[in-house]
Amino acid sequence: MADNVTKSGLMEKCKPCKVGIKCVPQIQCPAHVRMGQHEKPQVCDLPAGKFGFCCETGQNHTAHESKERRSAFPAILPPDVLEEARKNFEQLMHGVAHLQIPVQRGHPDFIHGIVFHSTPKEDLHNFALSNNALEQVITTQVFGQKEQVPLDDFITNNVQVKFSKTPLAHHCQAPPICRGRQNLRSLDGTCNNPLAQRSHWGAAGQSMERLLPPAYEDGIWTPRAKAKDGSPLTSAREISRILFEDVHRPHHKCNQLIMQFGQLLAHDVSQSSSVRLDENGGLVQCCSTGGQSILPRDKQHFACLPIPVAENDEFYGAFGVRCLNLVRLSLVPSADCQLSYGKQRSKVTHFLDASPVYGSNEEAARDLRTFHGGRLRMFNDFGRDLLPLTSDKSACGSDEPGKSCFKSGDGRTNQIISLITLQIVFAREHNRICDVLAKLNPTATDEWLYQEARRIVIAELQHITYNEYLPAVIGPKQVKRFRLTPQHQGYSTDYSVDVNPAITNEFSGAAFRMGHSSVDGKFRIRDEIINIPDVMFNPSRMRKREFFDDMLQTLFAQPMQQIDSSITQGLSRFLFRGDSPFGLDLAAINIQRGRDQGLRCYNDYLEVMGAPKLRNFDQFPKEVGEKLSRVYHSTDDIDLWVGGLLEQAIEDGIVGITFSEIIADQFARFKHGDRFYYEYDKKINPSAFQPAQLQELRKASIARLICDNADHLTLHTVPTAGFVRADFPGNQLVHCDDPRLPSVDLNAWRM
Ligand code: HEM
Ligand SMILES: [Ca+2]
Repeated sequence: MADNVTKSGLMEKCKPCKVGIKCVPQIQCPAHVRMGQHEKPQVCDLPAGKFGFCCETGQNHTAHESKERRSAFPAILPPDVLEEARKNFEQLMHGVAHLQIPVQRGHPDFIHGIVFHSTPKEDLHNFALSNNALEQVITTQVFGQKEQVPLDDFITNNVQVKFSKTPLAHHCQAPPICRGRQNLRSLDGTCNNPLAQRSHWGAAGQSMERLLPPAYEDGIWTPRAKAKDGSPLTSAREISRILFEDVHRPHHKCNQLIMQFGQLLAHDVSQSSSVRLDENGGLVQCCSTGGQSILPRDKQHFACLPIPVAENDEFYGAFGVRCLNLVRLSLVPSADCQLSYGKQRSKVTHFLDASPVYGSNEEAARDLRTFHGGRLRMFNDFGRDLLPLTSDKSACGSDEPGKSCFKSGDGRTNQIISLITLQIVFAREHNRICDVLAKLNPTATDEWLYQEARRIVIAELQHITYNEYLPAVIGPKQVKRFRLTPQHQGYSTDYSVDVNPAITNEFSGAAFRMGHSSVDGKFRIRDEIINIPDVMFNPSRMRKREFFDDMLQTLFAQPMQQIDSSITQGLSRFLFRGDSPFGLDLAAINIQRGRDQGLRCYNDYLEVMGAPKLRNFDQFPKEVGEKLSRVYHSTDDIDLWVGGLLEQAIEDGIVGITFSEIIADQFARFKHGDRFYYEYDKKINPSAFQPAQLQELRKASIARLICDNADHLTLHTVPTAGFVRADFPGNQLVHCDDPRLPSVDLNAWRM
């Protein structure tokens, strides 16, 4: 394989950086710094056989070496560290055995819990994995205390002590072996990078990356709890209720389809999972029954990070709720077998590869196939193809008889009915392509048809994302600056074996959660007004004949809510309420999750981008600044998700500059670090499209995709710019067979 790489020119020889420029690990040199001049990043050598980037930042986030200290660390873990860590770990495990507080089915916490749902077999595996990771993290903590390791040394990966030759080494997972598996995009994302030691990059179950080192109290996993001045951080609920009101501010240009497409993308590239109580997937509960109080520390599970609610909370106060449950994310054992801070796990393939359609592992994918004509299984509802129904009782969080929920490649599909709608569109597209390909190639096998249709669907999804979605979200200038614009013709050569495609904590924990502010609390469908909590995990309306078409038209026509300091109460008070009078607060969850994931404060990310830090609340508009000063002591305490949302949208985009940079960096990883990206040629991508096929794929659009897969009962026309409100000046409503809506001509696939 190494030979192949050299021949294809994928590997660049490492050159030393120019004088005065540092060679730093990728984590300390985010893409927006690397790519300032539109150049490919220059790779350089770091000690211990690692590689880094020449980083021209001048910012203080670049690595500082602490050589003397490092050489003083013992090379092998001392037995007393191992012993103490083992004891601490066993104590934690023993402690949790007594913490069984049943979480009622149908309760919002139960539904939140099953958003991270997995099969019993997966639960068993995940539980063991998460415990292994925990034991490594505890060992790192004990080592840090005993050796008095400075906080910065762990977070900047400066402690190069390994678990080798200790029992904990068994937990380190070697990268998968890929012989004979490199020619096709795998279902679990393994074997994408051609280098053997990087074959796990971006695969399902691998850890998230970071733009900046984590902000943990102990540099390892203890969440940030104190403000810069040492006072306790304000409760995430308090910040949510004071800063994020529900104000109707429709976007002048973008529609709800862009919101819904965004959620599907989010599910394609990221799914964290929370720590479980036991190997059967039992849920951890950190509040007393009914959320009346936070459990005392000694009765709490170690992964508890509950959100306190003030007595005078104008909403939860009325129900006597003083505690919102939140369980910390599970971790992955160290990939390089080195002592390190906790690294969060993502269950799905990090790549943008339509994993919500196909699943993120072989078994899930098989379960979705018919094995005839390449097709995916569907449920035929009086002539209309819907997603197959699931027999899994907990898929919708309740045992209500007659409540049937849908199955897809992603466990979160039933979360909201508009998401199911889009998942049906993609599953139908797969089958539509299979049928056309089978007609063109009558002797083709089921396997060939499945793989070919999958490859085309992924290409269409990627093209729509980079061509239509991203320019609308981060503005065309950012798209260009990060080399994300699809070409008009020919192949792209932007692949680099050195770009890690993994999701970053900053993206999944904050920046891409900007979408939560774009959600409208109501769907207006004909004369009906539907409150969104009523269609969460409750897809029964999908069985109404015209609903699918009507929902699509609503998504086209209804404006997106502006991305700002407003969140619909459907998410901030009634999320997953089911039959309860109140639900969860997603804004508070996002803020608390950021602290769980070790995100640094907003100011640190301003600095990475080369912008000055904010020193004063007066630098915000008056009303916002006043509210901020009520919940934060200093501008250095502002949580990333909060600060990012309060920024003004950039020119021709819908998010502020900080989120646009983090999102651009992430999509740069998905493109430059994915060998199977649709625009690459045979030298990079062994299953590259032929030139004529690639040219056809460039015609894909969200409007065409929906036209090709609607029921055409009530939907006959679509706006040509599919993410733009149908009533926006210049957008044209055209009939589905209008030539202004080009189709991908599959004749290019006649073999
Ligand atoms: C339709 C309404 C939506 C609902 C009900 C919803 C709900 C949720 C929930 C419950 C979580 C898990 C929170 C946690 O425990 O940390 C979550 C995570 C997330 N959401 Fe949403 N969401 C919605 C729309 C969106 C949209 C439109 C986007 C993006 C454009 C988005 C992006 C994300 C991301 C990136 C995550 C983190 C995923 C992970 O890594 O686990 N969501 N959402
Ligand atoms: Ca994926």
